[in-house]
Amino acid sequence: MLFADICDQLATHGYAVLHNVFPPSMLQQLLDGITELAEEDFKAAAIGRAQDQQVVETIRRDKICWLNESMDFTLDYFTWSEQLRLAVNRYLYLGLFDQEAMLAYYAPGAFYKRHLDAFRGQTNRKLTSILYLNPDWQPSHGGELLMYQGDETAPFQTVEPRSGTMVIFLSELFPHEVSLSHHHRYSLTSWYRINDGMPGH
Ligand SMILES: O=C(O)CCC(=O)C(=O)O
Ligand SMILES: [Fe+2]
Repeated sequence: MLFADICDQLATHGYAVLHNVFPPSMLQQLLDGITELAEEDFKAAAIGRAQDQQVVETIRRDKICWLNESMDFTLDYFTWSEQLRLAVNRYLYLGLFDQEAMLAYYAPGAFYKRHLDAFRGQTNRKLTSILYLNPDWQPSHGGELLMYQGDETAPFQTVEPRSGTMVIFLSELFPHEVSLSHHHRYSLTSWYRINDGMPGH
């Protein structure tokens, strides 16, 4: 799919669910990289911002590892996501100036309760993308991403975390959750940020 098509979907719906936009070689590179990471590269994910951060196991149980371009296996991913950032800026004028990228590992029994990635006016996260990296995913593994509109209790989208599926959405618009995962589950999330000029973000 072309970046212009992705931008069209974002402009119309505020989100896009993409299948198989990445070459298998790129997914393999990421999977190989993940297997190289050691357990101590991951830390328990926290909620809240800056000094208010805390680990709350009733809300989220994933473990995370921040990614950067000095990790060789991320190169193609960062090349692709940089193209996405530039396309979104060109077509949607979002003014995204960089991204932060994080690998999340959900062990069997892990989940992440309903939340927003960004609260209007309180953060510089504008766009979220999540790429799934689970080649042997089966429906019985659970761990779906459930996406909601506003306060609605029923999800309008249920996304299976299969390798190569990517979800992109405007961070302030869609509450979402990760349902209980019964299997090892990996996702690579990028948050694309605007420069709001406020320190400490
Ligand atoms: O892994 C996923 O499907 C989503 C994770 C998530 O919502 C987050 O880390 O903010
Ligand atoms: Fe999230």
